[in-house]
Amino acid sequence: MEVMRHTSTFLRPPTPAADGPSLAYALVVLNQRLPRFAPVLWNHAKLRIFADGGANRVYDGMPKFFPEQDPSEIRRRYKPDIIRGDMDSIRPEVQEFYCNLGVKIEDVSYDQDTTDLHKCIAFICDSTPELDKSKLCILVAGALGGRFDHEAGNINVLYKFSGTRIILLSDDCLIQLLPRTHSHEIHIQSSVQGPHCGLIPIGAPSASTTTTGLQWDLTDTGMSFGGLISTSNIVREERITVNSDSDLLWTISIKKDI
Ligand SMILES: Nc1ncnc2c1ncn2[C@@H]1O[C@H](COP(=O)(O)OP(=O)(O)OP(=O)(O)O)[C@@H](O)[C@H]1O
Ligand SMILES: Cc1ncc(C[n+]2csc(CCO)c2C)c(N)n1
Repeated sequence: MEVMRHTSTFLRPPTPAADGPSLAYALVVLNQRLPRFAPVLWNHAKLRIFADGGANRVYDGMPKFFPEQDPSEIRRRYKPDIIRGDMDSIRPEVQEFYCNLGVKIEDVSYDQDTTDLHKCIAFICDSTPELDKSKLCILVAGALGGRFDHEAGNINVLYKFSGTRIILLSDDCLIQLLPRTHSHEIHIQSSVQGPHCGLIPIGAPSASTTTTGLQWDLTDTGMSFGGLISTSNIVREERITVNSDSDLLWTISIKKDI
């Protein structure tokens, strides 16, 4: 089975050597408090999208990371490529500010069956040539730690777009899908993440999962809700491997001091 490799170099300031030619990042900002490392994510991204009320969060929150600088200068610096959603949460003055900067604002409120995050991911996938899809990685800021229906909707997007690398982020942790179609090698950036981690069979039970590099490794172990799921596990090695017959969510804590 083909190996899929994962690293979280996007949590550290970009250096030409670290990102290399391997992945092209896009950033989606949701309507939740900006993670403290949002400027670092921004600098990694080649495409930046605000999901509806996510625009308010950047407008209000980015200047607070740079208290010595002029807020409107910061707002102009952190200008998105597009704002997309059903536009019922973006404040009128925020919409006007970005509109005056020439930002495209796309009202897709005719669709009340998919979330704003779904609409943003669909936009990124549609605008990425097929050839570049395997190199695309979408970072989603503010996806966790709020309303549970929104969190579940955000996780569902990982499953709906399971062929695309998508990483949900909060201040405290990240979540990504490990598709059963691959075996997985996760490289831990121990200066910015860990040691707490989990492997969660949220979409369907797993009859057999095998890992290496964890304190409580699984060896051809079954996992299901109502039975065993791996929470409060600890990364023990720099390289973790995961093989499973089922799609799993991988989650790892993010260090408080980054
Ligand atoms: N409390 C939250 N927790 C997690 N994700 C959130 C939360 N609030 C918003 N989001 C994410 O940000 C996106 C944009 O948020 P926004 O508030 O603009 O959506 P919305 O469609 O107006 O939500 P609703 O009408 O259900 O309150 C949502 O699609 C969701 O992915
Ligand atoms: C069964 C079902 N439940 C909820 C909604 C509502 N809904 C889901 S996504 C969305 C857009 C939010 O920006 C809205 C309103 C629906 N359509 N179908």
